[in-house]
Amino acid sequence: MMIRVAVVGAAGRMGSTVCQAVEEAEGLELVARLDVGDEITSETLAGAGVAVDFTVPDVTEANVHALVDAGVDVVVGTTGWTEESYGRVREHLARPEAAGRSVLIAPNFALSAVLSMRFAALAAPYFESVEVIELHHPNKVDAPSGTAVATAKGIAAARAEVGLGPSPDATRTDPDGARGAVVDGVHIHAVRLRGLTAHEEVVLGNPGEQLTIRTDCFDRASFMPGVLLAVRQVGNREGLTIGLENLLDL
Ligand SMILES: NC(=O)C1=CN([C@@H]2O[C@H](COP(=O)(O)OP(=O)(O)OC[C@H]3O[C@@H](n4cnc5c(N)ncnc54)[C@H](OP(=O)(O)O)[C@@H]3O)[C@@H](O)[C@H]2O)C=CC1
Ligand SMILES: O=C(O)C1=N[C@H](C(=O)O)C[C@H](O)C1
Repeated sequence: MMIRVAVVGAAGRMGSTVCQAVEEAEGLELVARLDVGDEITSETLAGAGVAVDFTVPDVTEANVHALVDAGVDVVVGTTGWTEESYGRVREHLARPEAAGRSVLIAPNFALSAVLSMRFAALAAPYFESVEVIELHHPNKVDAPSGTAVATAKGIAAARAEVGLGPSPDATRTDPDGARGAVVDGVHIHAVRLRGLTAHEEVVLGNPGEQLTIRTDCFDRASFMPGVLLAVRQVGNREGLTIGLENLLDL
């Protein structure tokens, strides 16, 4: 059966790539391209069954609520989500008028990044020290990246499970924040550099050894198989799903 797809943020770097991928995909039909200034209603969604949101962190949550109200399932790649905003979406999906609707939010749709997050969580209990370095194109509006935040949370949860405390760090003075952001006790460093697309390194250290886990997305084509998989499967799930790994049985 044909899945009719709307893309929100369709003029953006990711949105335009998703439009092209949907147009070229078997069994999918692109029926609406919405961007800034377009209202989200069942009319503007033009009969879509699934909407894909790649917009900006400031607006994505409001878009998701409007899309659910308009009666479509939603796939979200936009970053900026928090436990609180996830909670509000869960609450919305539990209302009777949203029965049968589902939302999938993933900080990263690239297989290399999803595996890299998994490998980092697997390795985390075995190393004294760990830090995350994310590297992106300079047009990115948010830091740290959503992927880095998810990576740090996964690492922190894995360390906590085996009773590991914080990574050793004797820093006493850091007036300019040189030690980076700290998410659940894990330091994240953000690089913005012309020429880059989306990259992340997790460095784990023990006395005398280091493990580096690195993912490099050189092209936005890397995200498309994951986005298309989510578009095809979101309707088979219930409520809110966070992370592409849930569709990959990782
Ligand atoms: N999950 C994943 O695998 C990936 C996630 N991302 C994330 O996706 C998001 C988008 O990234 P990217 O495509 O590079 O960003 P862009 O800035 O290129 O695209 C965002 C688009 O959304 C538009 N927009 C802004 N506000 C609204 C609104 N209210 N309604 C509809 N459209 C709106 C923007 O318009 P205007 O420019 O006029 O404001 C722009 O066209 C980011 O959060 C990024 O981190 C990126 C890559 C992969
Ligand atoms: O803005 C980007 O480009 C990307 N954003 C996502 C993030 O913040 O993690 C995913 C990927 O890193 C590319």
